[in-house]
Amino acid sequence: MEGHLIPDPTNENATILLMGLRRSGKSSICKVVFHKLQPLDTLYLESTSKPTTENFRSLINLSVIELPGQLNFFEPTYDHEKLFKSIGALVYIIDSQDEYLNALTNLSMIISYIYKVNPKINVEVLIHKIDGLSEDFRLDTQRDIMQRVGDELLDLGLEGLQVSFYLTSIFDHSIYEAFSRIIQKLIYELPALENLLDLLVQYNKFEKLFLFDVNSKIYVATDSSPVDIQTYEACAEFIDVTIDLDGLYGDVKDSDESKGNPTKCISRLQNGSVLYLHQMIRGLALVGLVRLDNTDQFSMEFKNALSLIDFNVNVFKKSLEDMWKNSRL
Ligand SMILES: Nc1nc2c(ncn2[C@@H]2O[C@H](COP(=O)(O)OP(=O)(O)OP(=O)(O)O)[C@@H](O)[C@H]2O)c(=O)[nH]1
Repeated sequence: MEGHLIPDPTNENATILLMGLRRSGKSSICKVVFHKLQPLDTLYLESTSKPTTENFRSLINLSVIELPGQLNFFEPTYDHEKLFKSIGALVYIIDSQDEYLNALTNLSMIISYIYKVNPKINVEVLIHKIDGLSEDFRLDTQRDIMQRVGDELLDLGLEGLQVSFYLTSIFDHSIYEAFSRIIQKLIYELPALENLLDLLVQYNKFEKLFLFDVNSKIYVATDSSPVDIQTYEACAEFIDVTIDLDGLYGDVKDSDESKGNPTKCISRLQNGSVLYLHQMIRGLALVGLVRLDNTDQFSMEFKNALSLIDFNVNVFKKSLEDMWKNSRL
């Protein structure tokens, strides 16, 4: 079970450790996000009894390690120190529909230990299963958990440690949004990517742009404007439509992109905006919403605007290829 401390430009692997009490939802999250399991089918998942590691290839290579809730990882036979030293992010899952005080005690015990061996780690807390809570109760629960964790860190003298909180459920897009933000923190090149995306937005009338991992629908980068969940949903669903239309899935998976033409797809929405998709490197696709007002899609004006976008997106793709080639030598 080896990984690397992240971000580190010389390493290609990022390791995420999923922890939480039994039945908090660790396996379900993994299966839904990375294996496309339907959320309702997680009802039949068996309890995990051994640590599991899964590897995914995306913009960065990602290892996701799940430690079962029942495991006492502080017992002497388990080499937890080596494990904790090697990870980039600890994702701790709290079942918000259950009594969570035990989970918070468990979390602070883990944090106090992990901080000693890996002080640079990102601690990410998922306040999970929020689909069962009312809107008001979600915010109250979040406030309460943040307050208690903050107090605990203060008591431990760890107030400098970065802990982020996310409200999540496998029944909506919140889990993808959370994982997108968690994984982005592990990408060393993120600021450069965001700058390039901002330039594309600026020069091509894009309203929003995402660099998506096609398999998981996690976005590994986006431009600096705020993410609106409806735009995210429209773009994520457009990937599925494109896959259905022309077998993008196979192409993207196999491609080391130099072979053949990349997949491209556009779709005009009723409000005049256009959804735009262009296949990138390493199983990624650039997907965005672009406003091309008052132009008939068969007009010369529309075609010219699209050609310009294609040209600029190809420049972006080339920059991405160069960036990855150079940084992974
Ligand atoms: N309502 C709701 N239920 C969820 C959600 N995520 C997971 N569950 C349910 O929670 C239960 C436990 O999920 P698991 O993924 O098996 O939990 P685990 O943390 O892997 O459990 P162990 O393997 O025992 O450590 C399952 O019945 C899931 O269907 C969610 O977002 N909302």
